[in-house]
Amino acid sequence: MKRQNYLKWDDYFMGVADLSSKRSKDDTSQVGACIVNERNHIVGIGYNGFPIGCSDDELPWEREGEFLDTKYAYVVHAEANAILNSSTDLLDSRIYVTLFPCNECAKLIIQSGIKEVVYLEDKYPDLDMTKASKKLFDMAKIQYRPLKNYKVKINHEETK
Ligand SMILES: O=c1[nH]c(=O)n([C@H]2C[C@H](O)[C@@H](COP(=O)(O)O)O2)cc1CO
Ligand SMILES: [Zn+2]
Repeated sequence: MKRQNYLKWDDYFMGVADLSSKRSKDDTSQVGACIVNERNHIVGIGYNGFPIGCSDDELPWEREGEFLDTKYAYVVHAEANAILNSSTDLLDSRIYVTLFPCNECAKLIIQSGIKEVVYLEDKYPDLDMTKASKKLFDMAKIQYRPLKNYKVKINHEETK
């Protein structure tokens, strides 16, 4: 008999995004992204981190203070890393992200040809960046939907 409780595609790919987020050194928001093509092949993975060659020991992970003393000046977003790490055309692919994309990532998502965004958490719905993302997605006819009942949850900190 066919096993009933197998991992569904959405949970599988969000699980990969979730796992990737655990690589993040950001103490506040660990974000993971996984891009999947129409054949359900993973074509890009990323998490939020500083650019290659830019040391975590020299750059700040602070949220507040002078712009140059905060992470916002330097961090590459998970979605941007996933897009940049991909080795193929992303036309008609979908992206699984643990956090709703900001407006800068929304621009990259649209321009790369991704057609659907599946997210776990919409942590900052009232911020202008999130409103701008939704406006761009709506205009560009990019579907976005929350993944409900995600149960995989990678708890690596509890298992150490
Ligand atoms: O779309 C996104 N993708 C992404 O990777 N991030 C990252 C950048 C930062 O390292 C962190 C956000 O930090 P904070 O929640 O402290 O503002 O999440 C943030 C967003 C939007 O919030
Ligand atoms: Zn972003």
